[in-house]
Order: sequence, then C-alpha cells, then structure tokens
Amino acid sequence: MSADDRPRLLGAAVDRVLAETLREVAADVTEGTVADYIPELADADREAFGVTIASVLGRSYGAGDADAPFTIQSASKPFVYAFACEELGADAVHERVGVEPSGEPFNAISLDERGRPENPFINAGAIVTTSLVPAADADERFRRIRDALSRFAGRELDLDDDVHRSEAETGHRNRALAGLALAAGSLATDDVDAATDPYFRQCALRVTTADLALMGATLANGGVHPITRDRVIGERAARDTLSVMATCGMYDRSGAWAFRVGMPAKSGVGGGIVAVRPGEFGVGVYSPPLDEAGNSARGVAMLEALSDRFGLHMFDHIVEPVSPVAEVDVDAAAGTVTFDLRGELDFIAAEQIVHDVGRVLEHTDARVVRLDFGDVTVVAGIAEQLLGETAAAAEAAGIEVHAVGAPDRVLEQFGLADRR
Ligand SMILES: NC(=O)CC[C@H](N)C(=O)O
Repeated sequence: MSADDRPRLLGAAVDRVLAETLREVAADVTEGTVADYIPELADADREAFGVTIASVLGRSYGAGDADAPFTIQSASKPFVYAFACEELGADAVHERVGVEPSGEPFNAISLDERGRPENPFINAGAIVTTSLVPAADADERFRRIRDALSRFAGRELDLDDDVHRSEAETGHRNRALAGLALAAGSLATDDVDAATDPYFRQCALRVTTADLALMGATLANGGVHPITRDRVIGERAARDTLSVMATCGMYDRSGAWAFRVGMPAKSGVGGGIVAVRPGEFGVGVYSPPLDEAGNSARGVAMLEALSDRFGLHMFDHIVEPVSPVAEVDVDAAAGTVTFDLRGELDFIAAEQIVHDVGRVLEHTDARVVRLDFGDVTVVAGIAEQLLGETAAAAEAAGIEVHAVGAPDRVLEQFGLADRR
C-alpha cells in the first residue's frame, strides 16, 4: 500500500457497501423507460448506474458510474427555488407559487385557487420560480442561475447544447404552462420566453452524481458548501428548500417516497435523483430508465435500499440518546451541586437535566446549583426556555443557579449570562 492509497482506504467500507447495493439493485430492477419526449434524452445509456454520497465534512464515497455526466433536468428545481428564496425572501416567492404536493405528474396543468402553481417542483411552478430570479433578460437570468447552481456544486457547470436545443424545439407544453401562469398573474415576467428559455437551459446543465451529492450536501450543511466553504444560501432558505423536497420532491410519488425512503429528495427525467440527510450528507444517484411517475426506477430502488441498510429514514427512532448530564458532583461541605452537561441540548435533554436537578435537590440540602456548559454544543430554543424558567423557579425557592464553562453566546441564549 502506498501512502497515497491510505486516505482512500479509510472510506473503502462505504464505497464497498455502495458498490454491493448498486449490483443488487441492478439485478433486481430491470424495468423503466428512458425519457424520449425530449428527443435528445432518448440516446442515454440505459445501463449507466452510479451513486455518490458527499458528507458535510467534505468527504465523498461513490460506486459505479459516479462520474458519468447527464443533464440535471428537474433536479435543478430545488436549487433555483433556494436561490430565489435567498434573493427575494420566501414570502415573495410564495406570492406566486404554493408549497402543496400536487399529487399530479410533473407536467400537470396546475394552478391553485389563487392562480399559483401548486409547488415549485412541478414544471409549472419551476418555470414561475425561474421567472422570479431578478434579471434584465433571459440571458442574464440563466447566467445568474448557472452561477448559483455552480456554487452549490463547487465547480463551474456547463450546458449540454444538444439537450437544450432539443427541449427548446419541442417544449411546447412548458411554454403553454408558462402562458397559463402569465394569464393567472403568477409569472414574474410578461414575456413567456424570458421564463422558459432560462428554464430549458437550467434543465440542460450537465452534472455527475458527485455534483448532485455535493449540491445536496450544501443543503444538508445549512447552505455552506462542504469543500469550498462558500455560503451559497442562508440557513432559512436551506430549511425551506428541504421542507418542500420532503413533501413535493417526487411528484405524485412523494407520499410513497416519504413512507419508504424518508429523505428530502428531487428527481429529474435525465435519470438523476438528489437526496439529503439533513446535517449529515447529500446523495446523488443516476440511472436513465424512469418509472411511470418519471423518477429513475433504479435510482428510487437504490435510495430505498440505502435508507433501509443505513437507517436513513427521517423518522427512524433513535433508541437511547446519551444522557446530557455527564456527571453530578455534590460538595456537601460547600452546599453546591455541579452538573456537567454535554452535547446538543434539545427538549428531551433539557427535560432530563431539569429532572436530575430536581432529584438531587430533593436528596441534599445544597443551596447552589452549578450547570457546567463546557461540553455543550448547541442549546435549542425550547431547551433554553425550559432551563431558563427552571433557573428562575429555583431562585424563587432560594436556590442559586450558576451557569459556568459556556461561551457567552450559549449563556446569552437562555438568559444565564448574568448568572455566572
Ligand atoms: N421532470 C423533469 O425532469 C422535467 C424537466 C424537463 N426539462 C421538462 O421540463 O419537461
């Protein structure tokens, strides 16, 4: 083994599981039809099949045709939506497009009672979202979208001219959807082409599963690219995007997807799917044959298998979280009790702390409680309230509460800055 092989070897276990799962899925899933309503897509290699997982720490794991290029198609939509939310604020975006799963195919004629497409991930809503990106004309709009998507990927994405031309020549239904949105007052320009032209080009941007995985990892990481460290969007826009991906990402299979896979995701007719494990990683999968809903058949099966194998469903039960109280130290002579706290303090952690403090106070006559935050990483809003109110109640009962060992930021967070 050369020194150069060593870093690679450290991730080999994940690469191996990915390769094995890919092989099993390829053997099990043989149905699906390559999209041909955009003529140029019909030439895709049916057997191409690849996967990449990119973690928020910047490491990537892959198998199969992980680096094969394909057009991003509808997997561009969450990133353009995120960009529009970042530029305009989510409220302005939702003046013109909703956030309801449509229960309909990707190319459905969709307008709600307010004249808005149901969500930004079906074509009608995606075209409206593209039209919202502030720009003087179609060229500038596309340039801004390409720049934004390139920042999500961490490299300059290029356009597949043939696929773009092919869709521009045949995309009459999308032009009609843009026309309906214009008539209903939801398109942000009065020139249909100024919306559909950049939309067709955004769909024809070329990516690999490695790009999709990093784009997903940027969302997983609250909007910061794991490798370039570029803050592409704010945390709120990242959260908003993941919310819509969780409910609307897989068209009229969004319910079955949430049930079986349980990860925010978005598919494209080029055969790509991007999925996200918030806080942890992004996944990119590629296989051109599509199921009846227009989602990559093997891609869906691959993510189902990974979700099962790695326990990735967002509602999987975390059995026993470690106790937020690492140690309790009673100094009877001094009349103090010190609680060494650790980790991420969410509601349950705060509940545990309050419970432990109460029990210790019942069994000692300590008059001073010291909460040591030295090893605490985050205090969630709800934990902040619970601990703050407990501290106030304890003081009312004649027990002093001191917060120690925490950065000021954490102390201020729950009103203990003056209790040191
Ligand atoms: N589902 C998709 O990927 C559709 C994208 C494609 N460019 C279209 O508008 O038809």
